Amino acid sequence: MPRTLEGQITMEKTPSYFVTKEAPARISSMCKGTKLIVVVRDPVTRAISDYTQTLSKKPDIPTFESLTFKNRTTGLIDTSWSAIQIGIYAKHLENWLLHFPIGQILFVSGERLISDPAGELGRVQDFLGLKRIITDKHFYFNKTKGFPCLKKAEGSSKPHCLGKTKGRTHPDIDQEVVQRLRDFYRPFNMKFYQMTGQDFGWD
Ligand SMILES: Nc1ncnc2c1ncn2[C@@H]1O[C@H](COP(=O)(O)OS(=O)(=O)O)[C@@H](OP(=O)(O)O)[C@H]1O
Repeated sequence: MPRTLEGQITMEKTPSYFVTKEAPARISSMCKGTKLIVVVRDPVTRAISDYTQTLSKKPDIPTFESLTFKNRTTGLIDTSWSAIQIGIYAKHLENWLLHFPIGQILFVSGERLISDPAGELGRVQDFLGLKRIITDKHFYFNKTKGFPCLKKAEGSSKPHCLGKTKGRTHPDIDQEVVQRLRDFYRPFNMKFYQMTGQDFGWD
């Protein structure tokens, strides 16, 4: 990490930290005051999004439905499949709480980041002790993209949406499989709501 001067904040983004066993101890030993921000979304949609991303790079992989189960007849879910495993947020969070107090972690709702980006970024700015500089007036809803975009990108006067790899169309998944996954995640989601004190409304 680069040196941080007075009045500066150093930020780093690596999605896999949240699910990496060694990460909390390593980050804590580097700087135990580090503030942590985790963006979470409905684990079922997250799993489908994850699969969609892999499919775009490897079009020959098996279907989502077949990868979901260890045994489709018994309905046993393959929790070793990373797309499924990553969404068990309560388990990953337990590992972080061994090294960080819960107040040092901000949980951002992936759903609200889309429906109310300024509101969610307001929470981020408060958490970081920053003035609320980014507000509603920085965003507009781009109908073609189907997502909020920035009215002006940094250092430019032009609007800016996230790239083609963000906001891909997901394949249709068998609704029975989706329901089975909803049932699977429910207890873990409830535990996660309890641990964070936030109801993300995924059920
Ligand atoms: N404003 C805006 N524009 C486009 N996309 C948005 C936006 N806000 C949130 N999202 C959601 O971000 C999802 C992609 O982010 P990831 O976390 O998968 O990115 S990363 O590759 O892990 O960095 C991406 O998931 P998919 O829809 O599955 O592609 C989006 O739903």
